[in-house]
Amino acid sequence: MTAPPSPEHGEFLALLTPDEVTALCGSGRKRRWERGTTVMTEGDTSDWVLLLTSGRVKVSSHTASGTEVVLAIRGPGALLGEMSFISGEPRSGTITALEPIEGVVVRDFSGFLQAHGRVAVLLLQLVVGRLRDSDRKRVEYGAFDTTGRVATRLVELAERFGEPTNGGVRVALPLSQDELAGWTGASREAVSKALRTLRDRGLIETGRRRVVIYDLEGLRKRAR
Ligand SMILES: Nc1ncnc2c1ncn2[C@@H]1O[C@@H]2COP(=O)(O)O[C@H]2[C@H]1O
Repeated sequence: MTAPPSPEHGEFLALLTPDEVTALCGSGRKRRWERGTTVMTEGDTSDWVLLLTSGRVKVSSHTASGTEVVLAIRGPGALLGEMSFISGEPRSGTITALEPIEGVVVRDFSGFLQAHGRVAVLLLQLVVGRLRDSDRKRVEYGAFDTTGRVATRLVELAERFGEPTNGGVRVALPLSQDELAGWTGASREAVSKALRTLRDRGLIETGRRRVVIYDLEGLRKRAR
């Protein structure tokens, strides 16, 4: 059995009662993946779900020409693989460990849901939340310039994974600039220019795989 992890705010696990967490963790098997390994592959026909208990993953999809588009970064407490479980369709994206991760693989999620009907409703909420998120992103793509979109992604990372530091919020960035570009829906060059603009305004400082946000409110304003 797995010790209950501390979920990221807003993630699936945070919505469960302690009894539900115990039952869910008890119904699966704990597994570890090393950094860079593939956890689920786009197009695969498996339907197990993974409750991520530690570490962060990248969800991405590949275009026909092979370009990677990052769809999301998920952290502790996330439920992954629920889309194929619900629809029976192939995996909608590839999940890659951005750092060493641990999770509980649940093969009989349906059995768990039958015994815990309330969680099925939570699952619906989760999927609706995802729909809202993609609507928001569509509006964002139409209305924001690249700097605004990069600012939005940085605010999201800061709110979910940021740690307070001297006068700012530090985010250990698990993404390369190419991946950040794929997540932003812009070219690497455009993202680099946007980061420079935000740096020149004193809103952020960037380093190797890290960003320090000095003015989160200012960044939020730029993101709007
Ligand atoms: N836009 C997204 N945001 C967050 N998670 C996603 C997104 N798209 C796919 N996923 C997750 O990635 C998983 C890939 O396999 P599934 O399609 O079974 O279930 C998917 C979701 O758990």
